[in-house]
Amino acid sequence: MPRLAANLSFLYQELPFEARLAAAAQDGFGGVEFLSPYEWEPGWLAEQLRAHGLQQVLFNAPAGGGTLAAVRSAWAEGWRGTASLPGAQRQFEYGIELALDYAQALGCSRIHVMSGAHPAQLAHGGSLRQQWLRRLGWAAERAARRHSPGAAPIVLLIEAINQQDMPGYWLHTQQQALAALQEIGHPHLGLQLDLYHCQMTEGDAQAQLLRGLGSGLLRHVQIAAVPGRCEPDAGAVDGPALLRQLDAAGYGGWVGLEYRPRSSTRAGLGWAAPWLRPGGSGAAGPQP
Ligand SMILES: O=C(O)C(=O)[C@H](O)CO
Ligand SMILES: [Mg+2]
Repeated sequence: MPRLAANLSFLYQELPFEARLAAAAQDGFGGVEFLSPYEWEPGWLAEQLRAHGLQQVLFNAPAGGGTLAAVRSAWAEGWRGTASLPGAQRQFEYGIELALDYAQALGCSRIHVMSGAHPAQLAHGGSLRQQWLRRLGWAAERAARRHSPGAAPIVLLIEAINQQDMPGYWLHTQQQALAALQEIGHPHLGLQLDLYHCQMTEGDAQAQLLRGLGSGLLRHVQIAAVPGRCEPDAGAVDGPALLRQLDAAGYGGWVGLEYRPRSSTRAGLGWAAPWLRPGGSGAAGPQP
């Protein structure tokens, strides 16, 4: 049965950050994900997660930067990952090591490594692809070296993002993602399938989900409606049907709710009720 994670960069925006964790636990989520943990001390975050019985299931490697201060301002400055950006080797390496530090401190085994956005004229360069693959391979090796006995292996994930929402974003199709993962062939790399982006770019999210499951590379799923990126209870992305499909395929991993609620987060959770813990109060315990 898939487990639902609240994406706190999208859900509970009506609350301050600390209160989002409490609300997610109360609403029956066992896990949370969010874009950037780097605004907070890892020890403080770990304590918050523990206090609310929540698992950190995913966060992003820095969108840009090269120092902690630069990492913290990178998203607002327009950075969208560095993995394929020319001239960003230092920022990429710094970001991966920082993300691995946070993953270890938070007991989190999935990190989304964004590929970067390019001006249109660069978007199909073969040398960019080679650079992207090399950096992903290097990062996977760094993740492998951080393995500690008893902890789940840290896996770095790549996700195709639609270019309407993120113009020039390098990785935008499932084909690109799967081909890269197969070519590198590293156990510390995997696929993050965001059904919203997938439907926006390629259509037929259900077929792409089957393809992702069949690849053996699927490590995380995210979901939102098309159109609107709100609750997937109407429109082309049928949330309950897709969760049932994951269940039927034996997927026991996490599905991040990465959408902007139409009104309050809690009022929009009805569609997800069968997959949330009745009565809430957080996860029973840590799971990989
Ligand atoms: O936009 C998304 O879908 C993501 O998952 C990124 O991590 C953040 O933009
Ligand atoms: Mg996503």
